[in-house]
Amino acid sequence: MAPNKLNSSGNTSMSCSQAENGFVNSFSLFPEKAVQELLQSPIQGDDHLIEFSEALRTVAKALRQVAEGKASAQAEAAEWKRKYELERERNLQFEHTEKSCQEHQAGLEDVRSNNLAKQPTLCNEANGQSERCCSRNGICSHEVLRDGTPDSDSKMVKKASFKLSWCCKGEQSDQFKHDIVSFERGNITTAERSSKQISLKWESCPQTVLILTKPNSISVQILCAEMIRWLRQQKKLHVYVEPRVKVELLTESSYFNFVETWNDDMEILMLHAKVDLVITLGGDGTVLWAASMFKGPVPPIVPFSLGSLGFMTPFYSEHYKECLESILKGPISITLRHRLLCHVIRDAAKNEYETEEPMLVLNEVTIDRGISSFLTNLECYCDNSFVTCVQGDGLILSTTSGSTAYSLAAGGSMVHPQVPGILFTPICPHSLSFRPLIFPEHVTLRVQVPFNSRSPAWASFDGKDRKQLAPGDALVCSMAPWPVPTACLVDSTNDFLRSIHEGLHWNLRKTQSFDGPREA
Ligand SMILES: NC(=O)c1ccc[n+]([C@@H]2O[C@H](COP(=O)([O-])OP(=O)(O)OC[C@H]3O[C@@H](n4cnc5c(N)ncnc54)[C@H](O)[C@@H]3O)[C@@H](O)[C@H]2O)c1
Ligand SMILES: Nc1ncnc2c1ncn2[C@@H]1O[C@H](COP(=O)(O)OP(=O)(O)OP(=O)(O)O)[C@@H](O)[C@H]1O
Repeated sequence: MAPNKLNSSGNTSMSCSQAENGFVNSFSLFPEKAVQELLQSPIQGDDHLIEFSEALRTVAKALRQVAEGKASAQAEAAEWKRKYELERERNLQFEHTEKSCQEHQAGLEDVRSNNLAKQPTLCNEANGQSERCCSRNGICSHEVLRDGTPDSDSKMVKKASFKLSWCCKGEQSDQFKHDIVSFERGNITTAERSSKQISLKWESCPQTVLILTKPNSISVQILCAEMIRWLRQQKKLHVYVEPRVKVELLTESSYFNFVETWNDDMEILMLHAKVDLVITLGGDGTVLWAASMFKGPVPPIVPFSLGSLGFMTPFYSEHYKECLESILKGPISITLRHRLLCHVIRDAAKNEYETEEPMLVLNEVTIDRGISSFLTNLECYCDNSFVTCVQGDGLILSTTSGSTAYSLAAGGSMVHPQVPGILFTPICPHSLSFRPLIFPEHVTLRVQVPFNSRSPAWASFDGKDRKQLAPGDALVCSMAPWPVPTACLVDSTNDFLRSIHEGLHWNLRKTQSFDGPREA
């Protein structure tokens, strides 16, 4: 397994740590700083010296490559560790579920003949058959045993399944027909486009909704209570809210007893398996909050606008009944918003298992100077190729959804959210020639605080969770495998253009009058 392989190399390199060691602390016997000093010392025109300096250059390059290899290996190891922990957690959950199923089964043996219909086994309702399915082999996405609540009476609620299709000129093509490039008799043609409007069609009815709300807003609280009543009474849906919201609802009325919530972070990790749809009531910040709750797959999000700007919140709260009617019926046009997976790699870590939990961002990760008055000095690499050294206030690595947020304010281009790419936008670079870049989706970017940096840097994730990056630390960032599906009011393009017109007044200018000089 990769982590074991990496473990030995990681430990070896880390054991000979030296702070003053140019780029990386792995090879203290031949510090790069010394190599650099030698390179900088004047050469007297002697052939041997020139040859020697060439050799040193080669060694310096090799050292840099080793350092780069180590950072990406650490990122990979951290990812394996995360996957392992998720898997373990799932297995534990299933063991627990299976045990309760068996206990339940045993208890029900006696009454089986009297009341088979009420028997709470996990069943495959799609086939119209009752069938045990709590296997150890992995998560069964359509069947989830709900915890007993006063209202649910230990019934199972199937997670609604759906199908995604990529629409093309009024047609809908199956998601697996994805021939982007075809080759025929030595000719290369692009048969399909990679990003088309995506349509989500429910295969079974959604039954469970999670409502997330912006805190401290009376109008949001009122709408939330009204929406829950409607969802329950008219649509017979199960509703989850955050613990804070459940307390607010119960203060209002004991009617809301049926509303479900969770007790700890472990339960949040399993939410994606129970929830068919997430509704957000707030601004863009609430959509970011919703995305941050799902560390893996994310259910479709329906964002209602109750903020001031709302680039990602196309639905009007006044029309929530009509909107939700149509969403619950489907099909829904959705924007699959890519996220970035960010690993902080500490130079001081004893081994790769000490690497911190990865962070997922929907907008961007920012590496800035924090409260320091010094310029940040950030070495940037793309798939191990040197990109540049950022000297300025910092750097933003943004998704295309985030292109209209901080990156825009720092001079980055606005990019349609369905374009897969990573924006590389400097913040106030102290250079006349530093233009923002956009990288393709498949690259891994690494931002390293050099050992000779005058100050630490600070990373923040969608504007939250600031982490200090000391000299030698690095941030490794790549496209995450779990996008955020957000429902569109019309479609991805219409919603995007409307948000930049209405939100930013993009290119708003009085039209020049017809009345005036003409070209001869
Ligand atoms: N100078 C800046 O423009 C600046 C500075 C700091 C943070 N931000 C942005 O704020 C975001 C956090 O948002 P928040 O609501 O939690 O904080 P917040 O309450 O401080 O609001 C930040 C503003 O950014 C807007 N915004 C957020 N995501 C957007 C997007 N994808 N497209 C267009 N506008 C967007 C919000 O609507 C809000 O008006 C960060 O991810 C960052 O992009 C921007
Ligand atoms: N459920 C939540 N729990 C905790 N914090 C939240 C939650 N939803 C949103 N927030 C935080 O509240 C802040 C404001 O949220 P949001 O952007 O949605 O509202 P807003 O500021 O009124 O909208 P706008 O930015 O459009 O004016 C954000 O920082 C966001 O992270």
